[in-house]
Amino acid sequence: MSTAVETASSAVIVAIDGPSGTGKSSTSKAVAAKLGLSYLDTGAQYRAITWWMLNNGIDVTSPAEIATAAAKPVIISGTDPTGPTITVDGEDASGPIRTQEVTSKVSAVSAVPEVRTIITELQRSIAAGAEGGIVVEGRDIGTTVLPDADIKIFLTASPEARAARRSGEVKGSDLAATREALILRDAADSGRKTSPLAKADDAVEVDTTELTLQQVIECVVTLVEEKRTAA
Ligand SMILES: Nc1ncnc2c1ncn2[C@@H]1O[C@H](COP(=O)(O)OP(=O)(O)O)[C@@H](O)[C@H]1O
Ligand SMILES: Nc1ccn([C@H]2C[C@H](O)[C@@H](COP(=O)(O)OP(=O)(O)O)O2)c(=O)n1
Repeated sequence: MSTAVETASSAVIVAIDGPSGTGKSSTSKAVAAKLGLSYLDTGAQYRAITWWMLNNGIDVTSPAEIATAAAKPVIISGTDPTGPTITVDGEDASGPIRTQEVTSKVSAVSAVPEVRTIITELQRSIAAGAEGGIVVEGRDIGTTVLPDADIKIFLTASPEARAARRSGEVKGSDLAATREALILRDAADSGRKTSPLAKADDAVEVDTTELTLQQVIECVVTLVEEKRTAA
């Protein structure tokens, strides 16, 4: 599997990785919109394939069943940062991929190597087709999907801050339970054999615990602009 992604020479590729609740999606969308770049949420693709498996009677505790079915769903991601979309077999999946059921199963499905191979190829082809450049966010973008990205950012934040942000999104959610679920998902994503959640050696780490979202966006925009000027 080739890892080289060829884009137009002026096209910048930005990889943003990190655990849940560090601000990847919010930051990536805002940075892409500000700089006129495309945007890809790779977590949404893993959620979409998980949703399809659950809807199609696949036993998601069986890596063999998941592997056999992995190539069946057709996942299409729209990359406009002001209105990203995702469909599975032509059906809008943007709502259902955010349910608690999908969230609790996505780490198991995304750990299966056959799933990663298919989704990684899809991500590389989207990045290669983004003529004006792209911000791609996920867990293994800087390490595996786009190791030649022009800029790699790894966002972190304390589990407390991440849990508070996540439970702030859902009315009446339990902070302690959110924190526990988040820590379990981090462990599964970091501990899997195939392209685990990890910081690339050449990524810039930004701890967002004490930063506002606006400060994180400005920090990343500055890093991208510095890189573009230097190129
Ligand atoms: N630096 C920050 N300070 C406060 N809230 C933030 C910050 N970054 C993101 N958020 C909020 O935290 C929640 C999770 O952010 P999100 O971008 O979805 O994270 P991720 O994609 O890493 O899971 C969102 O509601 C977002 O608005
Ligand atoms: N590049 C990626 C992106 C996400 N995943 C997996 C692991 C994550 O727990 C799930 C869901 O990712 P998503 O970014 O939607 O999760 P959060 O927004 O942080 O809750 O997908 C992955 O394995 N590789």
